[in-house]
Amino acid sequence: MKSEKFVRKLEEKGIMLNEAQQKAFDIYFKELIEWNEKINLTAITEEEEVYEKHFYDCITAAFYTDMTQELSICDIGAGAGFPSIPLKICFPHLKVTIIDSLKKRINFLNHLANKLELTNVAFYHDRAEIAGKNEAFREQYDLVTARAVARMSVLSELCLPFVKKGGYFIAMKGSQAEEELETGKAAIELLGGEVESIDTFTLPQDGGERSIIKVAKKRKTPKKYPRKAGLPNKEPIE
Ligand SMILES: C[S@@+](CC[C@H](N)C(=O)[O-])C[C@H]1O[C@@H](n2cnc3c(N)ncnc32)[C@H](O)[C@@H]1O
Repeated sequence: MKSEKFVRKLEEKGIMLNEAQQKAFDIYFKELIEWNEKINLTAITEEEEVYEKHFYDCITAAFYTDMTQELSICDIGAGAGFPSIPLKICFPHLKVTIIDSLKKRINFLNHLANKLELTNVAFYHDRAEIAGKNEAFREQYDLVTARAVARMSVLSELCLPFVKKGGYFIAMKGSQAEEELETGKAAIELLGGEVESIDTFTLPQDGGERSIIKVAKKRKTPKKYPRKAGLPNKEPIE
């Protein structure tokens, strides 16, 4: 997807990017490619693919959740900033926190945030299992997002502890969403969530299937969760 088409496709969804925002995506692309030569950030490097499979794909989260409000977002395992940095560029009033267990990616994010002059962003090098026990993060966020981090049963344990009661966990998934949801239901329920919706669509050019699972946080997460680092993946709640 060329950058002009990216802008047009977002316009169709009511998301208008001004010149500064378009420039920000251009800088993001260039920095991503430059840093990707030194540290592993993404396998997708061709410009049109980055615009569609990273930037546009990330912003689809805003097609199903109103991001025009002043919301605090925690993005678990954001890697090179996906999905929260593209969302932040589109909706500058969002308060964004990223937690990722890879220090080099956090270094990239700090550099990028300086380049883009982003405000109200904070990046932490930590595992979600550890940060999720910390009162400074636990049940503090209106929205918690995750894309390509773990399957739903595991991901729920990594993400739901961060969501405040009344907030939402948004899981951005590929074509396996329904099956993942089936095995993830027990974890969602146990951790205080309730599936509110699942929206399935295809990317405009590439045609790849995507699903956005939206989980409402109805009850507090039991103190026991998240369990110690590595355990959610090793022994998923299923
Ligand atoms: C495949 S990448 C996906 C990155 C990004 N969300 C995206 O959509 O491109 C997964 C990221 O999750 C991070 N990660 C995996 N497990 C984690 C955990 N338990 N706590 C924090 N970060 C984690 C990894 O360091 C990595 O950057």
